[in-house]
Amino acid sequence: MLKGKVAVVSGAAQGLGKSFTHILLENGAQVAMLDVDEAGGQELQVQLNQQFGLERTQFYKADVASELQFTDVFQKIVSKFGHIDIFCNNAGIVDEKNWEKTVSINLSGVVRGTYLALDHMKKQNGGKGGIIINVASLAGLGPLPSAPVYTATKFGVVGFTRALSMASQASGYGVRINALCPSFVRTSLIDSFNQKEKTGNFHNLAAITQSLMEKFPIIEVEQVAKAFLHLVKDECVDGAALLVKNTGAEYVIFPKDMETTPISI
Ligand SMILES: NC(=O)C1=CN([C@@H]2O[C@H](COP(=O)(O)OP(=O)(O)OC[C@H]3O[C@@H](n4cnc5c(N)ncnc54)[C@H](O)[C@@H]3O)[C@@H](O)[C@H]2O)C=CC1
Ligand SMILES: CCCCCC(=O)/C=C/C=C\C=C\C=C\[C@@H](O)[C@@H](O)CCCC(=O)O
Repeated sequence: MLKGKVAVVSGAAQGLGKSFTHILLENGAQVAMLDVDEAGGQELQVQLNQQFGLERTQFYKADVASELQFTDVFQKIVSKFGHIDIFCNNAGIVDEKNWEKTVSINLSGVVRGTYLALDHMKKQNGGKGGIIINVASLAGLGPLPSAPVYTATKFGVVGFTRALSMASQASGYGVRINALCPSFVRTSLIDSFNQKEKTGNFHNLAAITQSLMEKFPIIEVEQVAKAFLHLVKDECVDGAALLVKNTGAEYVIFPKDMETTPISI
């Protein structure tokens, strides 16, 4: 049970963020939902208040790409709930045309959110410790050719998570940091692969994405939410990447030594 725990989920108005919010509420936590979609977030808050009671959820409008908005909303959340125990950097987009926006949201937004959460949670600052979950992707472990910048941001999220987890352990922060790496999930995001305005130069590679979807069949948000909850609850897991596919969830084993082929120079 997560009774008494306070969670923050970015990109919570729909898709995976909505399902993470739901499973956290089902398990007793209070949830601050953050999203740029004000109408969707407000509507979800009304629905969740009816289902779980008032004061369990609060929606905040903020763009994770904006230092000002994210910091401001973070302070508001701490003022309302008193503390934060669980922080999920979930907001993400696919936009290969406007690739700088993709980097700002998918990578800089995750770094920003993680540092805000870490500063608040770490024991050195009087915090109680906690857990940060960064939503990466299977595309953060192996390339998605139709979306190279998206792939780069997700590799970045996995690398950032692993390095920061080691830094947190070495510094005694008491904060666990893990990455969640789903394969294709049934949300509106996967429609991007078919939209020229999202895939830009690589629209011609839609068939490759289609064949990857056959290799990694689309899964439902509820399955990813169960894996998310596992990461929240398992206090032994730190610095992990949890892959979620149609066949189940599995921790990625990163090689200690790189496999290389020597060349003569
Ligand atoms: N759907 C999929 O196949 C997979 C998704 N993911 C990742 O899961 C995360 C969630 O994606 P989905 O739920 O599928 O997408 P979605 O498009 O259904 O939901 C994303 C949510 O993030 C919000 N958002 C977008 N930009 C934002 C910003 N700048 N600030 C705050 N909120 C913002 C949107 O308004 C939306 O509510 C993303 O990081 C995505 O990369 C990872 C692997 C697979
Ligand atoms: C354009 C739509 C993006 C949808 C969001 C998303 O993040 C989806 C990612 C889904 C799958 C990516 C797969 C990439 C796989 C390959 O690089 C493969 O080599 C990985 C091998 C891993 C394995 O065999 O288990």
